[in-house]
Amino acid sequence: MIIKPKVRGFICITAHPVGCEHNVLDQIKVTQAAGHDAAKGPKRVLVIGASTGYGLASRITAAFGYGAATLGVFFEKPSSAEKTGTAGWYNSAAFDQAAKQAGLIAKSINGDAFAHETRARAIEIIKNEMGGPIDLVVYSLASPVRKLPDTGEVVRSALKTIGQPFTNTSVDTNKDTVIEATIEPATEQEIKDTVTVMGGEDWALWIDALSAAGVLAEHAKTVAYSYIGTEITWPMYWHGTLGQAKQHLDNTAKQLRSRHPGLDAYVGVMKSVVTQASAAIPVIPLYVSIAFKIMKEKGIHENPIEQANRLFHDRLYRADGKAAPTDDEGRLRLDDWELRDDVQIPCKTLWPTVTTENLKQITDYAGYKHEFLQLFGFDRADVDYEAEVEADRRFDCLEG
Ligand SMILES: NC(=O)c1ccc[n+]([C@@H]2O[C@H](COP(=O)([O-])OP(=O)(O)OC[C@H]3O[C@@H](n4cnc5c(N)ncnc54)[C@H](O)[C@@H]3O)[C@@H](O)[C@H]2O)c1
Repeated sequence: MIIKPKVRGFICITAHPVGCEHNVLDQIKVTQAAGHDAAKGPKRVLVIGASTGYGLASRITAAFGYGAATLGVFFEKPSSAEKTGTAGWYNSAAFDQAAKQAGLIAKSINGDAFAHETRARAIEIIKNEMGGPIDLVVYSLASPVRKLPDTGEVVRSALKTIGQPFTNTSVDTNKDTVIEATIEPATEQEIKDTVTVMGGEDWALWIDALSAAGVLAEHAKTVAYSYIGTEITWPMYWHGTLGQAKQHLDNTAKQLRSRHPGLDAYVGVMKSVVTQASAAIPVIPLYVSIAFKIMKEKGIHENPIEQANRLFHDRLYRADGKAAPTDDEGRLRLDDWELRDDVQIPCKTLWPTVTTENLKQITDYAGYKHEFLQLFGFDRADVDYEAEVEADRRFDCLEG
């Protein structure tokens, strides 16, 4: 099959297996070049949301930086001979192949991480196939919907402000034009539902279940990813519905620390990057295009793989053996470079001057578009997109 991108709104409904494989191999190379000390790192790692974005980068860092056995949980559409799979499916297939070639244990579950059954399956795999208890749990889910595990009720999140509508410059990524976007305030129910989907409840269910089953190592660590951002995006993110969910995550980390003595439970505040999840958030694509431009000029640009490598190397598994430095709330701050004044002040200055005409000159919108397509395995110079390719990729993956 010849596979071309088909972009619909903020998603691409096709993915290229060879491009995705190259993306994974690139991330492995970055990790291997980072010079991690395998003896200091995790041995057995569970990554929830392991197939794309920050979760995939964390899995690659654990496996190829530290030689860890990994169990990845994700929710992806498998490929068939007639239809492409999702990018996360192809990424996971490529990861599985590379890990096995490197002699690493790699187990995967394709299923709903919010379901008790998926947790039970993961626990079985840890008991029987991981060679011991888990010493790191990375929680990296991004989902617009959660089926509650006890009742089966389906709850949806809302990407909205709280209190006031918020109008700001944004970019229409389909038309490549700068627009005014207004984001409406959420109802009380929408706020509550967003916290239910993207807050810490499910993270806690995972940790409690792993602990109760005796498959969590005594001095294990866990990190759940968060975003705070800056004044530019606060009205719609940190002060909006998603911010409420992320504050719930902060409280959950505190509860987990007190409920599980010996467990290092962290929220990891990461920088803004191009992922399938962030592409869906209004205003973020324009903010990212501006911030990337400035961070690239300063030589401090990072993608998820560089962020994950820095998280492991400089925070969670420090060479000096010291505890990870945190902010006052106990969070790990990997957004430190993005929040520097010499990044944020130029961002604020540039923001009001962006128009459709100068979008590509004064921001890194071209870089944003490239990275978006690359998420799905497209727009890579080293892949022949005119060539026939086998769309179906199979690997050792338990279907949940
Ligand atoms: N993208 C950013 O700019 C950014 C910045 C800071 C923090 N974060 C946070 O990082 C985390 C991961 O986001 P991302 O941007 O890497 O997203 P992503 O869309 O790339 O990845 C989401 C992952 O969750 C999995 N998933 C979704 N629903 C699932 C379900 N029901 N069961 C099992 N797996 C499921 C997907 O398969 C995928 O592996 C989120 O908490 C997000 O808020 C993202």
